[in-house]
Parts: sequence; C-alpha cells; structure tokens
Amino acid sequence: MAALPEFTMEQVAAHQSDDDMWIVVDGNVYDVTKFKRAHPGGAGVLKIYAGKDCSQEFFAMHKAEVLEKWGRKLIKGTVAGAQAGAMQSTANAHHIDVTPYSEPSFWMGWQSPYYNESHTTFRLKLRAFVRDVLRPDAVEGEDTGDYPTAELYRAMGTSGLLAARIGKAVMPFLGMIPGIELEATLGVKPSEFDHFHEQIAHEEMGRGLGQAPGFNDGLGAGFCIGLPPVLHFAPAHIRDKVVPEVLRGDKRICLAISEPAAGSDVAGMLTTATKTADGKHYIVNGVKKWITNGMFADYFVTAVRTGSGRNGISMLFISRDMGVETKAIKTTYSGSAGTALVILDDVKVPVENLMGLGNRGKEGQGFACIMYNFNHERWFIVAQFLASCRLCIADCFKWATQRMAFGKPLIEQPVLRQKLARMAGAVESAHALLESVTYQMDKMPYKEQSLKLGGPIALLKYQSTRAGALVADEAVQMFGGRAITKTGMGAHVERFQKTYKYAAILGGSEEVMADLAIRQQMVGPAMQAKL
Ligand code: HEM
Repeated sequence: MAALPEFTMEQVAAHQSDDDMWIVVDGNVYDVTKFKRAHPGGAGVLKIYAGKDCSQEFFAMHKAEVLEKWGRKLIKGTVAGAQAGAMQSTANAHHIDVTPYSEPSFWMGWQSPYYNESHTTFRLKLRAFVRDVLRPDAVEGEDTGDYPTAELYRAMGTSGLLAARIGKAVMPFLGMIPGIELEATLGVKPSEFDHFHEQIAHEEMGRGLGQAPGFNDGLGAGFCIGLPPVLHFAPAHIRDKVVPEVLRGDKRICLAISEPAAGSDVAGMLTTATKTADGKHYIVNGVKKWITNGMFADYFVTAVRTGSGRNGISMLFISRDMGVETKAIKTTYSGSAGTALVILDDVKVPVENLMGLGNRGKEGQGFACIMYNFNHERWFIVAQFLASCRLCIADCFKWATQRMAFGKPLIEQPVLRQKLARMAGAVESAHALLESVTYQMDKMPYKEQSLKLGGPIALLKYQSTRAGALVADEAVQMFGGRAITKTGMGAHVERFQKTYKYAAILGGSEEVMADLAIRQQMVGPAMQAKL
C-alpha cells in the first residue's frame, strides 16, 4: 500500500462541519462525512468528536476489528509524528496476543519442556488458516444455521487440519493419502507431529471460532470422536477405505452412542442389533440422540446392544445409505453443528462391519471401545474449551483497560482485578494439568493411556469445566449489558455464557467426571493406606 499522507492536528481540526468531517483514532485520520449516516452508534456522537482525536472514546465502545472492517474505506491519512495503529496492533487476535493470560504461558515468554519452534510455526499458520478460511463461513453460519459446506471440509482435509485433530496416530497414514499437504500448509512434517501439535489444533479452533461455537462443532466435533474408533477398532477393509476419505474431507463421520434414555450411563442404552438367521447381517433398531454432525454425516460409528449388561454392548460401523434417518434437534447454539436424532429402524448392517479391539470384529467389546475412545474425546474437549476460556479472559482484560467508569479504567478498581485473578488462576491451573496429561499421552502407548489416564483426564475435564463456569460468571458481571448483546464488544462473552455448559455435559457430565476421577483411584494398595 502506498504511504498515506500526513496531517497535523490543526489540519484535522479544520474538518468539523456536517459536510466535511474528520476524526482521529489511533494515529489514523478518518473521513466520516458520509459514514456518519450509516454509523450504528448514530451521527450525533461523531459530530461531538469531529476534528478531534477520540481514540480513547473509540476503544471504550468498539472492538479493534471494527477498524479492520471499516477503516480501510474511511482512512484519509495519518497524524504527523503519531505511531499509527499502535493500539490496534496489541489487539490483533491473529498473532500472539499480548493480553495477559490470553495464550498458554510458553507463548507469553515462559520456558517450557513441552514446546519448540515447530509448535509455534504450527500455531501461527493454523491461526491464519482459521481466520482466513473458516471464520468467514463460521460467523455467518452460526446465525443462519447452515451446515459447513463440502468445500470447507475439503479445505480442512487438504490442509491437514482434519488429520491434525486426530493426531499422531494418523500421521503414518498421510504418506499413503494423496492430497493432504500438512507440511506445505501448516508447516509441520507428519513425522514430527506430536500430541502438543494436536492440542494446539484444538486450541486454535476454540480460540479462532469463539464467536461461532455451534459452527465450530459443525466443523468436527463428530469427526474428532467418530474417526478414532475406526482407526483403532474397525476391521482393516473399513479402516483402509474410510480413514483416507474422511481425512481428506470427502466424507463425514460421527459417533452415535447417547440415547434418549441413556446419556452418561452408557450401559443403559437400548438400541439392539440382532443377527439375521443366515448370520450375514445385523438388524439394528433404536434411537440415538444429541449426535453432533449427525445431520450431515455419511458414517455413524454406533453403539448397539447384542446381549445384556455391559458385556452385551458392541460397536457397528453403519453408513447412511443402509437406511439411517436423521432429524435435527434444536439446541441453544447454532443448528450448523448438525445435532441430530438418529433413527435406526430395521437398518441392515453386514456382520463384517462389527468393530472390536485390535481391529478385529467381536461382539461384546463395545464398552471397552467406548471407554478407550472417551479419553481422547474428553481431552480434546478440554483443549478447545480452555482456549475459549482464554479468549474470554483476554476480552475481559482488554475491556477492563479500555472501559472508563467513575473517571478511571475499570481495571483500576480492585474488585475487577479480583475477578480477573479468579478467572486466570482457574484457567492457568487447568491448562497446566492439560499440558501434563498431553505429555503422558505423547509418551504412553495407546493401551497404557487407556488404562492409566481415564481418571486423570476425567479430573482434567471436571476441573476445566468448573473453571469455565467461573469464567462465564465473572465475565458476564464485568461486561454487564454487553454480555447479553450478540454483537459488539461483548460478542465472545455472550456466546460463551450461552454455551459453556456444553463442555460440562458432552463426553460425560461434570458429576460423572468427578466421580470417575476418584473411583479410578480406588484400587489396590491405595485402598489399604492408613492415616
Ligand atoms: C472510524 C470511525 C468509526 C467507525 C468505523 C465506527 C463503527 C461502529 C460500528 C461498526 C458500531 C457497531 C458495533 C457494535 O455492534 O457494537 C459502532 C457503534 C457505536 N459507535 Fe462507532 N464507529 C466509529 C467512530 C465512533 C466514535 C468516534 C464514537 C464516539 C466516541 C462512536 C460511538 C459509537 C457508539 C456509541 C456506538 C454504539 C455502541 C453500543 O451499542 O454499545 N463511534 N460504531
């Protein structure tokens, strides 16, 4: 862009009439003569500040992104001697955010045993991808309820983002799947990809799409929990066909476990799979509820009952064309998540679609498959959720420094600093536990993780969603009316306070998590320990 002309404040002051009106914000000069009639805050306020520098007043009422969107059309030049854009650059959410507690400590300049340059490259490239490729559709789709398009899924697939959200376990496959350019697009070689890269992938989705939580889930909540069981438990003929299709974004998958009468109590599920007389098929009957991405999924990894009790649960790989019917469920967030009631009415499934441990189909192994899978699900929910919490804290911090009340910025009030401390303390400690768990996941083989990490991951999820409840509560009190206003400065907080409970319910309720965290420790010598 050519250098902009410079003006002195005296020159700016000469433009304060109705038909020639300039203002200064953050060292830039804007011509608002025509814009004032379209200004959402009315022409009156602009007239008050005509010919003046109103940076402080501007940032008390607008997000910096308002200038990104409108500024280019209105800009006339810069103020001589001013550092134009200095206030905006600190608010640029697409690079590392300088706002305290808004990024994990490594990115705030701390030492860390977990991360290296490759993690930073990956985070920044992915942040730009989410902003440029996903966010425009997400912000619109959150309101319209439109499902993510096939093109968007393919963009996530070819960039390697879908593979990144399944993680290290899928990396050896990438060399065999043409068209997935993880290194070229997101800057990391499949061979160096670890669980911290995957954690970052979930975090960047939570952060970059904080304003579109429903659409964000539409972009992969079902996929993130639906594909791992195929990888680990589907017979080879299904795994080798489905993993490439889904990772490229050509097909979509979801996990169908919960039912109208069985949520966290998985063993209470009623959907049956009965073998046909010739032993070649299962006939599946039942209903699955709250199935994220179910409305547009091609494949349903489905828990069914082949016998009684826990050992009577099996997993079947079912495709939509076998006769699956789906109906949309209206939830608090956007319909773009594709949350479905899945109706299985005499659905005929080949017995070869039975899943099981060691990728060998076996009846009665469904419960074990589900439990193994839960660890990854709960962990990824936490990574994404804590990033949305940080986004809220960042907005609260910025708001507290921008917003003037009783003659000084909010942050000068001790009561506001207490609120920020409570939020930051809760999220930082949960995040430290997340990093420790991620490290264990990176070092332990899948089977060992399944045995050792169930309790700690449940504790992590419990701790994180409790932290989220605190963040939602304090953030709403800080933002006041703006926390219940869909657009403007409180937009993130408004979405967060409406949707933070999802994380406390999906993948196992908060209460079940707390219970599991302790119950898993009630074994062996621990139960003999005396005071
Ligand atoms: C480059 C100049 C400006 C642009 C592009 C601009 C743009 C906007 C936009 C897009 C909104 C709607 C944001 C929302 O949804 O909350 C808004 C609202 C508003 N603006 Fe501006 N504005 C400018 C300058 C100013 C100035 C100088 C003032 C006065 C100090 C002002 C006062 C307001 C007020 C009072 C509102 C309503 C805020 C609310 O509903 O909470 N604006 N402006």
